[in-house]
Amino acid sequence: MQAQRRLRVVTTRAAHGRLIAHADASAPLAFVRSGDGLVGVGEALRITVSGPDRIADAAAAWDALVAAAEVTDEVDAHGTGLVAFGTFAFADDSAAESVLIVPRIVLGRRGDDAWTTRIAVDDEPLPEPQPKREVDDVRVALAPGAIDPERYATIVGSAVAAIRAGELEKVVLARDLVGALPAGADLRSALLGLRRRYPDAITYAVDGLLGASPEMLVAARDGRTFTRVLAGTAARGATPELDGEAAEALAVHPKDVGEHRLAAESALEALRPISRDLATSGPYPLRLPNLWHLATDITGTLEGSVLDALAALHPTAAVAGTPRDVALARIAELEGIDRGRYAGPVGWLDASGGGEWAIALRGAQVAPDGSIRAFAGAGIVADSVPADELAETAIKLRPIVDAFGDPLPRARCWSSRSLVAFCRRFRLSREHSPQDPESPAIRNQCGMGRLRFAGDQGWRREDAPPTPSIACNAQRDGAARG
Ligand SMILES: C=C(O[C@H]1C=CC=C(C(=O)O)[C@@H]1O)C(=O)O
Repeated sequence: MQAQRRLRVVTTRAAHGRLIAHADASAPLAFVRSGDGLVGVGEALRITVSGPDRIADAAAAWDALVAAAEVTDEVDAHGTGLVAFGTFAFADDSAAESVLIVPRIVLGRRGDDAWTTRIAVDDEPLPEPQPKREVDDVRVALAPGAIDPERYATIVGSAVAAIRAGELEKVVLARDLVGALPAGADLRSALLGLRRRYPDAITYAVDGLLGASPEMLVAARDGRTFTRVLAGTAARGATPELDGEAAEALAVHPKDVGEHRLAAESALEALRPISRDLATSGPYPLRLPNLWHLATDITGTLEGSVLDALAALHPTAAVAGTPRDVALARIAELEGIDRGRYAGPVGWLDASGGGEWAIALRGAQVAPDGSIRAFAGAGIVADSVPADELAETAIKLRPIVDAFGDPLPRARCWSSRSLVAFCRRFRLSREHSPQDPESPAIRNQCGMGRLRFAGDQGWRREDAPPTPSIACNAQRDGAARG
């Protein structure tokens, strides 16, 4: 048996600029929301687990590490002292490793508190923070993977048939996109792009898994927990009026309300045995930059650690289905590929049993050789329509497609030549119709809104009557800059 490693941990006050820019370029560790959160640099130690007991096994190894650690903490805030970042595979039989990673350095910020934690193993000296490196702008287009749009529509149809036959109530089916980066590419540009476009989502990165999740599986601090359950989705409306109508319709739509109820009930049922004072608020429409979700917030008092809550909650009906076991078997059969860490818990934990864990959605796994796999799914119920679910997954894939395709748009206004080059790069052409959910929209850099290719009408603003080539006109006229 390996001897227990002894960690020395020192947290001191500090001041940081943008947290994510401090992360390792090719192996970023991050859990940041609205400017607050943690970024890890380097790796002091890694706990690797797998199988059905992966969360419990990680908890046991973490407890042993905590018991042997010497911690000096002059800040004493949520996220100071000894912390580890973690990601767990979705399925019990996944080939993907689940890991807890203790960084060498942690930079943290919460409100007015900002700190640096330095971590040394055994008798090593405490590490010194390094100056941050310029972020390289990395770009890659993602293409359909093992479950292409056609196959996705087919498996959604099969799931609807199984649900109507009474085999189960709900199943969440996902599809994938793939791409390739050079090995060792700077992943921070994708992270910065996600943070900039989705500042209220949780920008996460652990062991090559990165994304911007809107769904907090559990946040635990001093025994109090917060869980946000999301299920039920609608596209944003093109005008404020249409947007309001979309949110109102979502809140009463029987399919979405039913789908949401199953997800919220599954979370409550999982939390009940380990919580006191459970209280819910919702469902309510939660606005994200690219879509509306139905949300329910659950608070409670936890008996145990944040990992106990994860073990109880994962996988909720927001990412698996109801009944859970039947849904998991259907997912394995219909998707037919390993989800890896997609839809598993991703987050961080501390020495007192607290931490914050999101569901790994709206993201991708980047392997050490640079290959990328992104997933997005949708909850399927009896009256789901395959084309609608396919369109929903296209909207959910947009954050990660944009993060890799156009991470940090620098030009404030594109020339018509660069717009044409962009269209070529993403294979946007007159073959793409606005009905095609695979056709990405172009964000106009001239502040004129989102453009979509509208067949014979050319590029048009989503919220305006047909106006061919508006981006090129705006550039020529020098109009609407900024
Ligand atoms: C499974 C995903 O989203 C879940 C979370 C919010 C809304 C969902 C829905 O409306 O289907 C899904 O349950 C995903 O983004 O891949």
